Amino acid sequence: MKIERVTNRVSLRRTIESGTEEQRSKVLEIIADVRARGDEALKSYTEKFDGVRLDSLRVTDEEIERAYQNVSAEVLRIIQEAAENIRDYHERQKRESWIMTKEDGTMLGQKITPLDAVGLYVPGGTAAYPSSVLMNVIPAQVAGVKRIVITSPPNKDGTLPAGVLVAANELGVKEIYKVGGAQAIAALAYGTETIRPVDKIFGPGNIYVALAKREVFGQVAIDMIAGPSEIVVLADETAKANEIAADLLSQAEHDERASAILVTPSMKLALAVAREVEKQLETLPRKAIAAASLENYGAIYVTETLAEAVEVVNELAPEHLEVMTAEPMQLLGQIRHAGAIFLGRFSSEPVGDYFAGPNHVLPTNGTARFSSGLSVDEFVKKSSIIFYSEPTLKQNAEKIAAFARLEGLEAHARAVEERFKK
Ligand SMILES: NC(=O)c1ccc[n+]([C@@H]2O[C@H](COP(=O)([O-])OP(=O)(O)OC[C@H]3O[C@@H](n4cnc5c(N)ncnc54)[C@H](O)[C@@H]3O)[C@@H](O)[C@H]2O)c1
Ligand SMILES: N[C@H](CO)Cc1c[nH]c[nH+]1
Ligand SMILES: [Zn+2]
Repeated sequence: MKIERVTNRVSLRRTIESGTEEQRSKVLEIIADVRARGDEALKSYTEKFDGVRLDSLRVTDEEIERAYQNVSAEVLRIIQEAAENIRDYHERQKRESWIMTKEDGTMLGQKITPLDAVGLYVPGGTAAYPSSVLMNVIPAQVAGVKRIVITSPPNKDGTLPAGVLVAANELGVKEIYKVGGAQAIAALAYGTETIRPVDKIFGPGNIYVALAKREVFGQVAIDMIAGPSEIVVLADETAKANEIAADLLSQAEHDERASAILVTPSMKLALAVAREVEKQLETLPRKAIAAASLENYGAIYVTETLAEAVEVVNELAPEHLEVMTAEPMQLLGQIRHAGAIFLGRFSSEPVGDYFAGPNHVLPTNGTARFSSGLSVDEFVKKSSIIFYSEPTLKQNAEKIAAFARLEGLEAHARAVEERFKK
């Protein structure tokens, strides 16, 4: 890994992929075709891109039963325990509707209503994560969403990954379709004969999925356009090089575009981590991906002081931050921008990816400066509640009418005055 001395601020911000002209027009064409031909278009794109002709798009009970045969009892228990932790954590985020009454009888409040229907896109390939099924479905259920739909591209034999089906079934999600890419997003947004439309689409995917999500935004809501994984480790000389190296590699193995960075005031630690990374990389099954990620987006930044290292971290605003210093808790107050903060050497990043409870769908590309990880809030909407009594409206009618006339909106003013005409 490259070691750089930094005295000034560093920026990890990357531009969000906008795709080529050809990819954009292809996505528009696919969306239009799905709107025109419905299921038939879904089946023909699945044949073209995923290499399988399906008679039926919906996953059957038999397919789910078969999936259980490919997941050991031990792994099943682990999925169940992780799900419990995730549910516990998200239950605390749940907001209740509220109403307050003023002395004059005015009632004001907020009514929290879950979305009626949401769609979760689960990407195909090696990036089909059962953990992401838990991280998206559980907050939706805690929010009270009634209809949760999953779509994912099928393998060449027409199946979906066993782990994904088992995770979904454990949570009681039964509406699962074998459709991927832009066609899946179009189906979720506009509906087909088989797939009824949803109100909001969640989940990551490749450039076709990302472009399609951007295109259907407005017809439905979307969560975010998630970028590749990122980890920043903030460490002092007390940290262990082998543990830091292992944690950096845990995110580098996700994607060639993933980013893993160490920020430290200790040159000794920097050199030791660089050596450890090379050593541990050798035996990783996904060595090629991790090596490319480290080559293009990995770095070790050495600062003069720990305080300066904290400033660099805030500038990077990473998706995941690990604090491996003598007193990690004491730095918490100074960390302003990070999607998730892992404190101390026993809070390795994968603890959060799979098990602890907080959501692993987090802001990337420096967007932790202004946004947060996925939460129950993303699955509800809030309606304001207003009740005025006759005396209260009478007392304020003139003020409201005057404000309306300031904006040149006479009908607004008269609407209020109409009630008190003699
Ligand atoms: N940020 C996260 O948390 C996270 C998690 C998991 C995966 N991911 C990302 O998801 C992506 C997974 O990509 P993937 O491709 O393996 O699966 P995918 O499910 O995103 O895309 C597969 C679909 O892409 C469509 N497609 C492929 N080639 C096409 C073409 N030439 N024209 C039109 N459509 C085409 C097909 O319909 C296919 O079904 C990766 O980019 C990965 O980084 C991100
Ligand atoms: N680290 C990923 C989000 O950046 C989430 C994940 C899923 N499985 C393993 N990791
Ligand atoms: Zn991960």
